[in-house]
Amino acid sequence: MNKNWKQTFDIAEKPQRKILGLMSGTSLDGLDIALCVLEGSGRKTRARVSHFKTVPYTAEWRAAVKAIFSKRDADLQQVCLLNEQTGILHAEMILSALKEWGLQPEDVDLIASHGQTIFHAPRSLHGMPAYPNATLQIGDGDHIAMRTGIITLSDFRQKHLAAGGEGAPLAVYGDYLVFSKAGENRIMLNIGGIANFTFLPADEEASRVFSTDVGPGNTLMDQYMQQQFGRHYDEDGKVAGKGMANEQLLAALLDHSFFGAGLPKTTGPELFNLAYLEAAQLKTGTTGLSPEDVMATLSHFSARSIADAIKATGENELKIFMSGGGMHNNVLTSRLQAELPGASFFTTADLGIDPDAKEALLFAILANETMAGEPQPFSAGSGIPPVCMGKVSFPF
Ligand SMILES: Nc1ncnc2c1ncn2[C@@H]1O[C@H](COP(=O)(O)OP(=O)(O)OP(=O)(O)O)[C@@H](O)[C@H]1O
Ligand SMILES: CC(=O)N[C@H]1[C@@H]2OC[C@@H](O2)[C@@H](O)[C@@H]1O[C@H](C)C(=O)O
Repeated sequence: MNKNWKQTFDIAEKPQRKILGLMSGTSLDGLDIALCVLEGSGRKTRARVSHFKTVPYTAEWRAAVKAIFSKRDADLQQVCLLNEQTGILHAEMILSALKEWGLQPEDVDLIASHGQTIFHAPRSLHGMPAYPNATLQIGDGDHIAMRTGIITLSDFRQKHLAAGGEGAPLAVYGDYLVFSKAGENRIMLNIGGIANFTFLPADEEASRVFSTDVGPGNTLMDQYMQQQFGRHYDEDGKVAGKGMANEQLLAALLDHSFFGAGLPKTTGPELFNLAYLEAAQLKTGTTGLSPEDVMATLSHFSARSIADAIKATGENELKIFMSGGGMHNNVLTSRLQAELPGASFFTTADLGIDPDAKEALLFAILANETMAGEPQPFSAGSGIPPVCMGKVSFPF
């Protein structure tokens, strides 16, 4: 047997695996690296994050990715170059994180790499019935495996598409295995560039579980902050906090077929971008609003769209566990709490998982399932195909 397969087989049989989960999200802020310790698989999975850091991207890399990110007329050569360069960059970031933690590549069993989404095109967004749901992540896993010497699983979303899904959200697979609790209706709410949540019913019935994107988390606020203030994001919601939400603009922002469509659904900055905001401002004659008022309106927009989707679960007694960068924005979270007076709010830290590490942990869980688990029995119409995901890259 080839040595790579033997090693893979041995890792699959281990009672405990150390998996380095990597997530680079739509905010393009940095690479989240979480060293996760996983025991068991399926509903018997026990997961903890032993080391975590976000390695910030350089302004140059961010600018290069932004030039192609969610753009229909992107330069194909740049896409091709960045696919390789991002893989190399992620490998280097991993090696320096391991060094900082006093660890060697041999201390890690596997890498689980999400890569960088550069375009997300479910049918609901591209609108062409002859084409399938599609999504594209760059940062090739072979570079990561060869440079680190660690077996790498990557490109998780393609299997989900192949099985009829939209390629996202994948959070449901990890949330159900690790955070479901009998007797509690839980919402696992991640407020990243795009906001999404998983509903975990109190009866833990897999057929009732679902996961969905709900609209912009931070992406519109971030894009507007970058355009108006040259800052990556509105730290602690300070700018939005100084403004007043405009009801006409808010109503126009909420007036899109995406919000009326049934759950589950996915989206991205391909829809929620500055052109979307400008169209709503033109429609309502609000182009003269102060940047602070626009930010306050965008903050309400994110809160309202998240709250409306959560209300659509029809459950009253909900425990909401937040994660993602948006949970640090007090203006946004206060608004959300005002929109959902019946719910109680927590973060995944209350469940022992650093909220900033949660998505990186998800990919470690997905890799763990591919190595040692079996597909879960989600219901046929839930948009959650019963699949194991990820492609394998060997170090030699
Ligand atoms: N202190 C803070 N105050 C306000 N906003 C913050 C703060 N810290 C982080 N954020 C927001 O969180 C964003 C990053 O969130 P996160 O890393 O969860 O997104 P992501 O993983 O890139 O997105 P996605 O989950 O959609 O792929 C920042 O761009 C910013 O908008
Ligand atoms: C295509 C893509 O990268 N989607 C991301 C994005 O960021 C948040 C939201 O949109 C979610 O659908 C997904 O990521 C998480 C990790 C998921 O698949 O669950």
